[in-house]
Amino acid sequence: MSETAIEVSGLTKDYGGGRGVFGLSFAVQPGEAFGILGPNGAGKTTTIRQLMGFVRSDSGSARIFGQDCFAGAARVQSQVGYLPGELALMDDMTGAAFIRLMAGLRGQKDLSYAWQLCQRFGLDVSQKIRKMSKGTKQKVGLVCALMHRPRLLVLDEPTSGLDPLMQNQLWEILLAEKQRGVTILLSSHIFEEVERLCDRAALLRGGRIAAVEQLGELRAKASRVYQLRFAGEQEAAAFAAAWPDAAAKGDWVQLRLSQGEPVARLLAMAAQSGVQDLKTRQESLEDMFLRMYGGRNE
Ligand SMILES: Nc1ncnc2c1ncn2[C@@H]1O[C@H](COP(=O)(O)OP(=O)(O)OP(=O)(O)O)[C@@H](O)[C@H]1O
Repeated sequence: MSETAIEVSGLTKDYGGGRGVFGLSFAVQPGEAFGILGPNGAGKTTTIRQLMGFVRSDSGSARIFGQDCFAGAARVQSQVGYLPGELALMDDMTGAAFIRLMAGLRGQKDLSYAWQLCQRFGLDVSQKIRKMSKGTKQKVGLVCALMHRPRLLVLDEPTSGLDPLMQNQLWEILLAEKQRGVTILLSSHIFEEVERLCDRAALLRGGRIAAVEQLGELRAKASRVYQLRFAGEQEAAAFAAAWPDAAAKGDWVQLRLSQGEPVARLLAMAAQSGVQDLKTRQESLEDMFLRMYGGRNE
């Protein structure tokens, strides 16, 4: 069996006052795409910085391809394509000079793929970094993370600053990398983007892992959400009181039917109560995480 790509065990970095990350454990297998989800301040960047060997953990361990992330930081960094959450680029350089510098540091001579990536991102590399927008700098960071075709990508909020068109471009590139067998770990606070790429995701909250879920399995368990509009607030409240776990808001009622629960009874009862409008949608991944593991800021 091939070695585990990332292995984190009891990882703790305590910044005091409840800030940091505490007792994190998870493993990412080769070829897997793993998401770290969580609101601002949940500890995503702190986790990733320990994986890259920039921050020394207080306790626990982190290994990448069997190598300790702190003791073997140089070796780990040489094997990983890393996009930091906060990019520190050389302001006086052009994009092209910076990309050449980063390639040189890795001993990478063939830059043809780097220039291809620049084209795909519509990146003007002749511009000085100082004059670049946040999104354009992000593209430089992404090219640097991807250009040597590493077997592991560690990306901290990769779509940050990118417009929707460029976000799509990035997802296409990442999906292709995944298909080539590249292992991907990415952090995000946006559920939809994690869902698009990742096989599994950890939900981080207050520096702790609240859940690790197989996204395919979770998706298969998704309920349907129904929203029904009644003639007035009173009618809505009466309907909500009669249906288990339904919530009324104004003249609307919202409820959920699990898979396999018959819709006929709901429709019959709604018709009897004079329903005026009906909307329905599949429960999103975010809805499911929040339903199962509580609100965003708990
Ligand atoms: N060097 C540091 N010194 C003190 N506290 C820190 C340090 N780095 C991070 N923290 C604190 O640790 C907590 C986790 O921060 P972290 O940046 O890892 O969160 P995040 O999930 O990446 O959030 P965001 O989405 O806002 O980037 C926060 O409360 C933050 O203020």
